Amino acid sequence: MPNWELVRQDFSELRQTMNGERLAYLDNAATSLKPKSVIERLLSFYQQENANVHRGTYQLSFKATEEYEDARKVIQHFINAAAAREIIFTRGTTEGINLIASTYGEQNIEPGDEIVISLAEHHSNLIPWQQLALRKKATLKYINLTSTGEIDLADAKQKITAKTKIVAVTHVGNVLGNVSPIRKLAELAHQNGAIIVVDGAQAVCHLPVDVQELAADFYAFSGHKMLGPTGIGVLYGKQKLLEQMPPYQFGGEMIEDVQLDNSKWDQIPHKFEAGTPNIAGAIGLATAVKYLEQVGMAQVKARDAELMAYLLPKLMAIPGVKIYGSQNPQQHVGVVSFNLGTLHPHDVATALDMEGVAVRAGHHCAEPLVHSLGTNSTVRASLAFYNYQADCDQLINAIKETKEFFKGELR
Ligand SMILES: Cc1ncc(COP(=O)(O)O)c(CNc2co[nH]c2=O)c1O
Repeated sequence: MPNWELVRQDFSELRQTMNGERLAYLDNAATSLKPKSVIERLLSFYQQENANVHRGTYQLSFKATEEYEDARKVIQHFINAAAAREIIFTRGTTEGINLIASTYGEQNIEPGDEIVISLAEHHSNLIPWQQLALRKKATLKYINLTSTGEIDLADAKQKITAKTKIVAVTHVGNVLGNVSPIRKLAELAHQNGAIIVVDGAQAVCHLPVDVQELAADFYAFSGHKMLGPTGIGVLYGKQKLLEQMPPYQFGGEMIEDVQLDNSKWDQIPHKFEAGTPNIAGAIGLATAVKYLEQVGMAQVKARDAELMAYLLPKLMAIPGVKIYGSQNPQQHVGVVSFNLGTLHPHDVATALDMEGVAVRAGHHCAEPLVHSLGTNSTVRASLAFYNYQADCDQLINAIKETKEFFKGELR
């Protein structure tokens, strides 16, 4: 088991104070912190290795190209993709899902077809499908959730039919933290001739991900949520699907031959990587993956569970705290959303910030889900393996102080 105190020392951002208090960073679902190794790798690339990739005819460019393509292989092995060419570098989860909707979706959705998503989706895995359905006069259907926030498989079996062309679901929810039964949903999709798109944004930094085991046709995630830099993400796609899809964007890098009246496209993955890619971002992301592999994803998963098992009962024990979703810590991977009586979540988050505790307040870009919980917004604390029990205690104490501060208003 890693020495978690030593692990924390890799994250310099944790060593600062905020409003005179030690920083307890509990907004990891929004973006993760970056270990020293990632920051140093970005610096060394720009100091020593920076050159454009694929077209240069000099050593620096060959080296940059080798590093960029090696990063692709690192990601391939991290999620157990069958081939490196199935790894497309994007800006993040949002772009990856939009890429599928704009290519595979435009190519395959016809009037009357059905697209099935869940009520737990982040807007990035909801609006692309909603707008595609509107453009194509197709039908968008939502799989209901159980009372504890899990995907209702019985409802999924009703909603996924022979009319279904695309199923798109989150692997881990960013509001309630439930893990979706991806393999079972993939089987339902495939039995009905549909594909499954998985939003992995909140999973890749908490769980071991095996896209072949999940039977995912596409799997999208963001580097910045898994210790990597912003502006880099990954779209995994099955080779046979990627090869049949038209390009997402047009320009340099993605062509084989350009004539005056038409052009031929490069092979995958470069067909989907128009223009100069985020070279440093990809290399930084690969460094983040190597860090996670050094800690161990099984150890990360266990640490997340240990911290949530410590935090949730203490949260539930505070009179006036309403927990959304399950009351079982094992159902909360990384995140717990709550409210404090009738206080506005923004007021609560501001008060917590005064105590050095960084959490998120709002609808978390999941408005249909949050509204289905009977509220417009929540406070959300989200953990990572580099947090520790003292962060949880600081949150609990800050909530109690917030209750005391607002006691005249608290009902
Ligand atoms: C489940 C899920 N899908 C997609 C996205 C979009 O990722 P991006 O393209 O990197 O922005 C997020 C970001 N979630 C959040 C961003 O800030 N707070 C959040 O909960 C997410 O949580």
